[in-house]
Amino acid sequence: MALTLSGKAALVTGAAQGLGRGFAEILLQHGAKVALLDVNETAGSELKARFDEQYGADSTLFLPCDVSSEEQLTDAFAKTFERFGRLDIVCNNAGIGNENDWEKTVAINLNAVIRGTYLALQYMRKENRGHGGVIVNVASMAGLGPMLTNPVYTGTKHGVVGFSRALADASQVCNYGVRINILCPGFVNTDLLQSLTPNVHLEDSDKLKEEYKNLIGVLGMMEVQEVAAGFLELVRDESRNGAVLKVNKRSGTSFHTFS
Ligand SMILES: NC(=O)C1=CN([C@@H]2O[C@H](COP(=O)(O)OP(=O)(O)OC[C@H]3O[C@@H](n4cnc5c(N)ncnc54)[C@H](O)[C@@H]3O)[C@@H](O)[C@H]2O)C=CC1
Ligand SMILES: CCCCCC(=O)/C=C/C=C\C=C\C=C\[C@@H](O)[C@@H](O)CCCC(=O)O
Repeated sequence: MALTLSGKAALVTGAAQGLGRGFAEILLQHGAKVALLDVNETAGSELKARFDEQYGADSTLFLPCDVSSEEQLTDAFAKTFERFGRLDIVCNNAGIGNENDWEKTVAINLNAVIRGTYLALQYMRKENRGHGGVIVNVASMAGLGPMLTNPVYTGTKHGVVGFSRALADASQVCNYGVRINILCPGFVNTDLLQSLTPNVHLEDSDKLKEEYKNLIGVLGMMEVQEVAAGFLELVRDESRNGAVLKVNKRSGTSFHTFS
């Protein structure tokens, strides 16, 4: 059974560029309205103007938002619900890879995903007069195995996988009518990969840099659109709850199974 996106309301964090922009665009292409949340006000406003031309001004709402701020994220969800009158799809996507300011990385990559998931449940749960819905939390292949160059990032993504799978089971048992799925991409050609800085907590040996290059060589590099297709599958396939979808250049798209 495939979810019809026409008339549905979505919220995407980190939507101003990269994967979040790709997820927002594919939702718009399938008829959904999308709230674009991002800390980068310039990029977010520019993208909103571009989407206005392509999809009409009523199709998107740009909300400047630092997802690590409880007040800002809570307010952005409320403004989204007020504008669209419903909330059916949420993508907790915003993420960074700073191993030096690792507490900021945990705040954005894990804490904000937890808060964004609970906020989504609040608006979607059927016993809260919600319509049900689907939440896609963006982890990484580094959420399924270690990425030795980025141990904190790896930890946050493992946290996203574990938290989301547990909540998917709880939602099923409690009949919330909300599906929670996890997207685990490999390397994607976005600004995130350009932002990497040496890890001051590790003797950043040439060996680590070599390992990183080897991993990219093994897994390959994707473009945003290849991952956005996998995202849409997790949104639309109403049989999927607690699903972990891996997408990488080398082995394509597959659902991860846990022993
Ligand atoms: N690029 C890659 O190779 C992969 C990326 N991912 C994950 O995909 C997600 C998106 O990453 P990319 O698109 O590659 O990164 P990106 O850096 O291109 O885009 C991230 C977006 O999030 C926004 N953002 C950052 N911190 C924020 C905050 N505190 N509040 C609100 N917005 C914030 C940025 O302004 C930017 O627009 C992240 O969770 C990342 O960990 C997962 C696997 C691979
Ligand atoms: C900030 C740096 C990260 C940039 C974005 C990102 O998340 C890239 C991730 C790319 C690849 C990670 C691969 C991890 C591989 C191993 O840990 C492997 O054991 C995972 C195996 C998963 C499986 O069982 O298929």
